[in-house]
Amino acid sequence: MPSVVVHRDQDLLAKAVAARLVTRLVDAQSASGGAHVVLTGGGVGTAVLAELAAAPARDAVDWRNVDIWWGDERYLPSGHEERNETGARAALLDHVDVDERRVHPMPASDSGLSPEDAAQKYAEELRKATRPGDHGDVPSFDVLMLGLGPDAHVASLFPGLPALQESRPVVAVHGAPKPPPTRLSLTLPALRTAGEVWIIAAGESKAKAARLALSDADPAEVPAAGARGNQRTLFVLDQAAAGELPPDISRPASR
Ligand SMILES: O=C(O)[C@H](O)[C@@H](O)[C@H](O)[C@H](O)COP(=O)(O)O
Repeated sequence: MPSVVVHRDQDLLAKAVAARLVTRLVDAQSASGGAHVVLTGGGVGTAVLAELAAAPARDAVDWRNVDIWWGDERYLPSGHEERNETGARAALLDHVDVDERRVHPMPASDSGLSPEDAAQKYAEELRKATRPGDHGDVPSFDVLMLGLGPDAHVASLFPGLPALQESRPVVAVHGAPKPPPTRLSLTLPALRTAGEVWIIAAGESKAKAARLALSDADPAEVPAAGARGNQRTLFVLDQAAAGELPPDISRPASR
C-alpha cells in the first residue's frame, strides 16, 4: 500500500523531497557503497533538484558515487532546453561533483539513432550496470522519482499508449499528448525494479490523478497506478494535489 505525505505548498514540497533524497542516497551509499537514482523531468521534478543543489546537507552525498538515470526523455537534440537532461544539469548536476561516467542520459535525437534504436541502446546501458542480485536487466534503483501528469501519466507512459503493455525496460513513445510527441521512457516493469518509487505532484490539476493513482485502477488507463516500488511507494503531494483524498490521508505534515 503506498504511503502519502502532504506538504503545505509546492515550494515546501520541493524542499522536503530534496531533504528526503539526501537521506535516501546517503543511506544507500552507507549500505551498499553506491546509489542509483532515477530523475524525472517536469516542473516539480526539476524544482526538487534545484532545492537539492541549495540544500545545506547536499554534500553529505558522495556525488562521485551515484549513478544517475532518467525515467524518460524528450527525443530532442542534445542540449535542447526542453530535454530533461538539460534541466537536471542546470538545476543540480552542474553544481555537484558527479562522475560523468556514471551520469546516464537517454540518447538525443541528434545521436543518429532512431527512437527505437535509442531505446534499445539505453536498455543495454541499464543491463551493463546490473549487479549480482538485481532483478533482470535493470539495476535495482534505490530511488526512482516520478512527476505526475493531470492524466495520471508518469515518465512518458501516457494513458492508452502501447508503451503501457511493454515488457521491455525502455521504449520509444510516439504521439505523446504532452509535447514533444516523440519520447523515450522506462516501462512499468522497469519502474517496478526500484526499491522506492516516489510520485511527486503539486497543484489542484493533479488532484484527480493522485486519487486515481492511489486506487487499484487499471494502469493502462491510470499509468501512475502501476508505478510501485518493490520495497516502498511514496506519494509526496502538496495540499492542492491531495485535495481529492480522504481527510485521514490528506492531512498536511505541517501547517
Ligand atoms: O518529460 C516529462 O514531461 C516528465 O517526465 C513528465 O512525466 C512530468 O514529470 C509530468 O508531466 C509532470 O510534470 P509537471 O511536474 O511539470 O506537472
